[in-house]
Amino acid sequence: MRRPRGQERAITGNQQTSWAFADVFVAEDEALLWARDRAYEAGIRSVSNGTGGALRLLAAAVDAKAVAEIGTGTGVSGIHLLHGMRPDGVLTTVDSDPECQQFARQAFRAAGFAGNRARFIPGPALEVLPRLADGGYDLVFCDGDRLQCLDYLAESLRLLRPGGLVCFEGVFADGRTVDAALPPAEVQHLRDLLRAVRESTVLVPSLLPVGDGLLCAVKRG
Ligand SMILES: C[S@@+](CC[C@H](N)C(=O)[O-])C[C@H]1O[C@@H](n2cnc3c(N)ncnc32)[C@H](O)[C@@H]1O
Repeated sequence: MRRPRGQERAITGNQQTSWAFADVFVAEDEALLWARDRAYEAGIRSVSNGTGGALRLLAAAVDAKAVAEIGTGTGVSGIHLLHGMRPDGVLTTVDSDPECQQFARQAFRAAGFAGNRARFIPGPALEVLPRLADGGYDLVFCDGDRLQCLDYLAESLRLLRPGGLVCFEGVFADGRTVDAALPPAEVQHLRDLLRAVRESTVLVPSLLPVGDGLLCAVKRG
């Protein structure tokens, strides 16, 4: 039988078990579990363990000193990012809901991060991001409004230094990005985002199958 190649490769039951194992490979501490509980109560979807682990790894890989996050939530992704960043690194995190950010502030403190490691900016992302410095960030993590993902991409390209990394959470949209014949607007926007990132001449992309899909791309130097 011909060996399967590339896109033809079958996904087996064993692989699903392995992926479930991978998703909990990086253990989460009490502060993360507390932030997850607050997110659950507020009806907010936080990143999975596996996505959190990938964010830590990526922040460490780019030796991140400055990270911008769109969508603080109750702080789950922020704690993972802070764990991967340099010890003197600062996370700038934006959310339109200041109450969520209060939970995130408590969670960061419970996780052992000093107050000066995070800058909380309340407000709509597309009003806040233009105020952040050009080329001032090593990593931009986008987990806000999916309808705005193409605007986040444009802002991220401006905010990132050469060699910096942009990541988008939730690009699988629970399987709808690949499956839905007549997709809702948010899925159509995610498809446009995937195409724009894949076809960009200034980005080196990869789509990581962790959590609900983590689209990552390095801005060429
Ligand atoms: C999926 S949650 C973020 C979860 C968080 N990253 C985590 O893993 O803990 C999305 C967040 O984006 C915020 N949000 C939605 N639309 C926004 C916008 N236009 N500007 C800023 N924040 C927005 C919501 O208030 C919500 O807290």
